[in-house]
Amino acid sequence: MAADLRDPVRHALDSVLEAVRERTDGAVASYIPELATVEPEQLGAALASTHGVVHESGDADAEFTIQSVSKPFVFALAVDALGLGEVIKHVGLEPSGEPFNAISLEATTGRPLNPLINAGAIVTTSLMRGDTAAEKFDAVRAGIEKFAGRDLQVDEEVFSSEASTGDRNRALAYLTRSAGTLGSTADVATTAYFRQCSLTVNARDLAIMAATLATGGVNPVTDERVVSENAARWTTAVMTSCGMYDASGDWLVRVGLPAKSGVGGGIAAVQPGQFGIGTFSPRLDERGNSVRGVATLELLSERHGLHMLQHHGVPLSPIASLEREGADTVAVLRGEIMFSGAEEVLTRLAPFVSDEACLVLDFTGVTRVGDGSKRVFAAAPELVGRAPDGRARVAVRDPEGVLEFD
Ligand SMILES: NC(=O)CC[C@H](N)C(=O)O
Repeated sequence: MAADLRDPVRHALDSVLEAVRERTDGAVASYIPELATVEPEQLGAALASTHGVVHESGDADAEFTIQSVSKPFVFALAVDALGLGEVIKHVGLEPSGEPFNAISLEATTGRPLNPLINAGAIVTTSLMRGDTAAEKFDAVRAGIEKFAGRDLQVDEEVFSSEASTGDRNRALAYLTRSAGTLGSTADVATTAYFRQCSLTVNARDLAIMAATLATGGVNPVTDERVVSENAARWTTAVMTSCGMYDASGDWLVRVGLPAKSGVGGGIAAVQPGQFGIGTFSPRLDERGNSVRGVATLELLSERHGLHMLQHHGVPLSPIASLEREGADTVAVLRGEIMFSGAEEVLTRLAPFVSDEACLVLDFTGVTRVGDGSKRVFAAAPELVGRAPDGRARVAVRDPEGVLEFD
């Protein structure tokens, strides 16, 4: 068989899984009795790129219940449908520093502190479209299926097990209901929430779901837009501050990938603009995060420099060359120009602006200009005005329209 260039990525995943396989500490969740019956040795990981290729390793196809990994995706659906302003009337955006099932309600407003602890997730689910639990769950399921790019089933055993032992979650629902932040009755919200947590997925699904956030809301495998770019960014931000519960601060320093864990053993992690990773291994640490999943992401991040705040060095200058065209100076620009690139172009070229000649900004070789930078460039010719003889001091050459807004 011909060598496959995709193998090095799979090899990186294989090698990390081999390294973390020796971790046999932790225990499968048992507070939901049905979860205690899973095979604890399972271990899988998948990485989905923002161009839609999925690399898998180990038990990447093994199914498990999504549990709390569903929470950020339902938050994304809620803010996409209702807007951030409406959703935050019901649930806050502050890390709680407390366990997932804590009674963390803001003293003054009664809002749960954030949408990724149970109280906040139950409220978020209650805001979904529909009146009944079935309608709300249908909206949740349809949305999560778009994130995963395939149909998903409910594990009915886990659902019944969770529903019959879910009194703490019911208590959270009643508390938020009495505080006026729940969007439905307690029963509707918890029934929809228990079904949401019982949806079955695999590590591959979680990778694609996370990659959908990484691309700004478009599923890179199906090419379908699932949520708006704003909704994807807000969600990734909440995952950064609250995704790993009371381990979120430690996680941000060590791993540096916005992520969400679930007591089914799954973790979904996002590297904005680059990829999503899904991991699965059922044994959990005392905070309810998969032991080997955490170890996998830690090692991957460390070996391959995946921390979102990793310093990649100062980017290549966007000014490729300066050329003369008669009396005029043409600045040949290149690559992707984000805010700091725009700042560099305008600052370094400022001395070339004069009454005698025109400074031409040539965007022909530029592949992309960030929206924020477009505004900076668009203002330039007008800000510098015209020379006394009426000639433009600065002109823009943009045959591909990279400065246009979508
Ligand atoms: N951390 C989790 O995955 C918790 C989800 C679980 N369904 C619960 O509500 O208890």
